Amino acid sequence: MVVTVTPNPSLDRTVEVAALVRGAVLRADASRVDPGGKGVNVSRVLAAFGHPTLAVMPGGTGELATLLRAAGIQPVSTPARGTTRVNTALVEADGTTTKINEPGVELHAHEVAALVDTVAAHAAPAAWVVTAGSVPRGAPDDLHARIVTAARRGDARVAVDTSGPALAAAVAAGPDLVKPNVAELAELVGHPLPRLADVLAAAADLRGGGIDTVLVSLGAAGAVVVAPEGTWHTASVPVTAVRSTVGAGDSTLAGYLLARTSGASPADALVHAVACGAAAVGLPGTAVPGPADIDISSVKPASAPEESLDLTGEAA
Ligand SMILES: Nc1ncnc2c1ncn2[C@@H]1O[C@H](COP(=O)(O)OP(=O)(O)OP(=O)(O)O)[C@@H](O)[C@H]1O
Ligand SMILES: O=P(O)(O)OC[C@@]1(O)O[C@H](CO)[C@@H](O)[C@@H]1O
Repeated sequence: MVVTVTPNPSLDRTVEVAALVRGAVLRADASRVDPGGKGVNVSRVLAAFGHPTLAVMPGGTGELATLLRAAGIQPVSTPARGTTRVNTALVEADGTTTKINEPGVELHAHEVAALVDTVAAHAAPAAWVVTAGSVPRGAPDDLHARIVTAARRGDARVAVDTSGPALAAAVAAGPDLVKPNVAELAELVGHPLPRLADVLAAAADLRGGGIDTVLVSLGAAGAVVVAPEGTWHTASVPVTAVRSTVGAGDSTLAGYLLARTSGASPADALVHAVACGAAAVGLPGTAVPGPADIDISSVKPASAPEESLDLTGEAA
């Protein structure tokens, strides 16, 4: 079982327009609403694969709870006042996405404590606890770090996917796995990471600081995993029509954990992770992939990283 924690859940509204024009009245070609928030999305992928999961979040009642139950996920709601935020993605015909994330409900100290205590109460039977996404207003920067510590009271391993000061604090709490993208990792280490060699050096530093596994998603360039067993890179599958990259990183993390909890090696889990991430970008809005959406055979086997790989999109 995997417990996910989403301190700042959302309803994700996706609106498709031919092209975005500032200041104009636009007619949408299509729109949809998905349950959202990074931990929630991890639970959604797990549920789609039939893997047991609990999704812990402040609030998470009303429409969000209805959508989660429809996806086979039992939300575990902790006290919060106010309605779930709506995050809006404006997707143009060429796949360009403009995202506007609302701040979400403000948490008071006792609501923060209730969230952390609820994680502690549910962590014991879990193989993994995943804590992910932004820190809501009112909560401290070390919220994910507190959740890491709370989850550790059981036997669960803990994965973190967040950014900025919250990621720095969480890293100091020593989770078992972190899943930054390149920009998040660069912010954490305080300098740009233009080549794969730079990403590997930063990941190795994190491992040296006590984190077992560093899984870095590289957008269209795939992902790398730096684990005790070794270091591997897998390129992503070329996606002819990118429909929405929203939730691709969450699908990557879920794909990795699904494979690892089934006994796969880190190298094989990386291939499954990339297959899930690539499938997510071909799906609309914050739709997440299930087994029917992924094609493992289209992903190249994991291999030793080519350190000179340019991650800036510019010619070497
Ligand atoms: N343009 C693309 N083409 C093919 N695959 C892609 C593309 N963008 C992303 N992916 C796939 O999705 C995975 C995750 O992408 P990315 O590194 O952008 O995650 P992220 O920044 O954490 O995303 P998010 O925060 O939106 O969930 C990649 O490892 C890759 O497999
Ligand atoms: O505002 P945060 O918490 O950083 O990110 C929230 C969010 O953008 O992340 C998910 C995609 O990863 C979406 O479902 C959701 O809207």
